[in-house]
Amino acid sequence: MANTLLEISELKMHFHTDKGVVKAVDGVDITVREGEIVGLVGESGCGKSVTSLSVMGLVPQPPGKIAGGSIKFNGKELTTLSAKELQKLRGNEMAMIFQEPMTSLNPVFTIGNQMVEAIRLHKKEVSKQEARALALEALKSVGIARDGVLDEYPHQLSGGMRQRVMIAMAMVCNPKLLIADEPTTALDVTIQAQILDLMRKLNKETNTAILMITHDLGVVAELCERVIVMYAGQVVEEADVRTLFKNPKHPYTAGLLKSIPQLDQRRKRLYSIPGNVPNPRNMPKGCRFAPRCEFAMEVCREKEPELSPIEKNHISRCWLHSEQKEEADRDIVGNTASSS
Ligand SMILES: Nc1ncnc2c1ncn2[C@@H]1O[C@H](COP(=O)(O)OP(=O)(O)OP(=O)(O)O)[C@@H](O)[C@H]1O
Repeated sequence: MANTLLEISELKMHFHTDKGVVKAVDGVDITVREGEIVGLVGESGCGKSVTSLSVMGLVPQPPGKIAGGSIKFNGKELTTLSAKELQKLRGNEMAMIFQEPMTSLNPVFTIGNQMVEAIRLHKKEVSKQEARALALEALKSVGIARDGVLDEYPHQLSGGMRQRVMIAMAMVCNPKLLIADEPTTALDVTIQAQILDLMRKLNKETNTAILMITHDLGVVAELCERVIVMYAGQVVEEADVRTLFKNPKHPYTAGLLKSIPQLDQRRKRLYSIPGNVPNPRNMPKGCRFAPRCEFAMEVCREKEPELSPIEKNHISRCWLHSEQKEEADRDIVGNTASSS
């Protein structure tokens, strides 16, 4: 098995706002091994982006604050690194691409200008001319071989091409880890498939590990080997992709899978998980999913379940499958008896 590249343990990233503390990431464990493609899924607001931005050191602090835990990358603890040290890591050893490339590309500079600058920021010894050659080579590797593209401005490219440029910029320093935050969400399906193909190809050729953040389980099935499901700032299930699709154990994961449209169910109404993600300033007592869960029991409303093993390489945070349930039930009965 490949070596561990990224190890997030018990990470808590909280935001201190006028209206209270937002526990955006609340005790998250994520491991990514060298060369692995891992999917991070969950509904909007569950903390996927804040988790990945924490790894990159891009959460503004304040209002953000690491309230606990650690992020180890390639053996280095990131939570205690200075802004300068983190900047050195970003681009060199880890890179990130986002949903909308236009937010990362500067509209008033040409693609060539921006790529040359990015390359020279990380490879100080490289001349402008060499950087231009490296940029062209990187663009070719992502399928852009058009003459003169270096002299074009971002608005002259299509959305798919802009995302390819961002991938080329991210890959040019040969990072060990690429974090991709919804990179295909804004693209139409055929372009989406091409970008996923491209990411798979780059992963194979360069052994760059990919943490793919998405709300789209189709993307996970297409690209990832392992998948981590987040809900309300926590990991609720993790397994290899095949197992998770075949045998989801957490009712939230099962709900997400049920929400995928099926061709043979065209006339039926599309399933959606009832209710909404809880307010992160005011999490429910017990299991955070309990208010939306059709299987919720008394223990679920009283005590928070821990992540526990289901089978090899499969864990879930649910009382339905926890070996500690009987003990928790006894505690609740004991507490009720002693308070009455
Ligand atoms: N700067 C901030 N100040 C306060 N709260 C924040 C800040 N940034 C994020 N949050 C909150 O943290 C929670 C998690 O947000 P995050 O963006 O990580 O979710 P997500 O799962 O990536 O959702 P999406 O798919 O919509 O991006 C949300 O409730 C969000 O409102």
